[in-house]
Amino acid sequence: MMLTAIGLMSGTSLDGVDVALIKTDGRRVAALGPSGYRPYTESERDLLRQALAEAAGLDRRDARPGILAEAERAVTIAHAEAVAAFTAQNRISADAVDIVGFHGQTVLHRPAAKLTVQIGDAQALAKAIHIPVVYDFRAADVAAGGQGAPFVPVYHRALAQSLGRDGPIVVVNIGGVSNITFIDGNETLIACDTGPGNALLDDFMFRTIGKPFDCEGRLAAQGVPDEGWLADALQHPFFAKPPPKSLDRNDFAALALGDWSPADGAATLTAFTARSIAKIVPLLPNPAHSVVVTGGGARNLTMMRMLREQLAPAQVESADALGWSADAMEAQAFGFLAARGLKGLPLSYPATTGVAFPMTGGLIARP
Ligand SMILES: Nc1ncnc2c1ncn2[C@@H]1O[C@H](COP(=O)(O)OP(=O)(O)OP(=O)(O)O)[C@@H](O)[C@H]1O
Ligand SMILES: CC(=O)N[C@H]1[C@@H]2OC[C@@H](O2)[C@@H](O)[C@@H]1O[C@H](C)C(=O)O
Repeated sequence: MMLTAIGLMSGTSLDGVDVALIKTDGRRVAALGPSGYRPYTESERDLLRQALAEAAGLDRRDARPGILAEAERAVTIAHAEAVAAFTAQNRISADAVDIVGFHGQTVLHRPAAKLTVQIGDAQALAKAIHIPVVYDFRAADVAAGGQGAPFVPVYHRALAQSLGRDGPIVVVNIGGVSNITFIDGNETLIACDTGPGNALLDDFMFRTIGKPFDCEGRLAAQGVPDEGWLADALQHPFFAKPPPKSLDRNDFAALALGDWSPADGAATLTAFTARSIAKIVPLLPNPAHSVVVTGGGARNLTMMRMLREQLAPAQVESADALGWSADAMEAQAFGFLAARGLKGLPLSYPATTGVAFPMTGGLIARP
């Protein structure tokens, strides 16, 4: 049975809540509906940054010490507002939506310690929006010894199957952290995080010129990458590890940066993301025929240029060019995953998160 699902994603970039409608039975995408976005206010973003710092000391996924309780309330309210605005704008009644997929906000990801923490109160959200909510997508995978991320690969596969293109296809998602899905036409999915996405660059932009991100990569386009720094940084042992593997948003935050001008710093950190994505290529079974770039990084034209240089001769296109939505893809994915969760279909696989066998997951909160 086809379900009408709303997916909600608040990613590691801490920029806001993405919302998207999808009709799916959890295997096939029957239709993609409208999408929306509810940005975090400056003070919410600030609260989330503090929550991330506070979460570094967590040893249980349900503990909410200090500022985390307040941050969780803010995340829940922002998501409830996002759904209310989205349904009102698109004239969708709560009764017409079967399920909501609520990722929450990751504040800590330490799979080696069997810990991944997403804040957001699903029960309170379900009551506020009057729709059942599937949540805690990553918990079962991590408890079973998996990486708990990435989770969008099953959705990438469903989209790629409808393209009817020659494989292999690699989907690159450049959010706060970057991840890839390798799809070669058969059922085997390979996926992993590849390294930094926009988070290091965003943090650098914020610290140096007070801007949240490098719009269209314009600042990076004016700078020169620091080759010496890049050569060192790319020696980080994470890049040589074969998939599956995953990262916390702040795993690279402790890297000592150079004494760069804003433009050179932006160019260097953009190149760091593009080159670390290219480092995964020799670790995949075959070279990709086409590479589809999604996530906010697809809007960074300097990032796209660098990726094309790094990944040639593969054809590198943005998701939007294929009629997919770079902005809405993760929210759609969590709508799709909610439908899979409800139907007891696997969310993750040995070659996506390293679990021993395909894993189902997600809990349900009813209004
Ligand atoms: N017009 C733009 N030009 C350049 N960069 C952009 C633009 N729009 C968004 N971005 C970048 O994309 C980021 C947001 O990306 P996205 O929404 O994919 O992140 P996310 O949902 O937090 O992702 P994830 O959960 O995958 O880490 C912004 O923080 C910014 O760095
Ligand atoms: C733990 C966590 O929230 N990880 C995010 C993060 O942002 C990108 C990358 O790191 C990916 O592993 C994941 O998000 C996407 C949506 C995923 O699970 O596929």
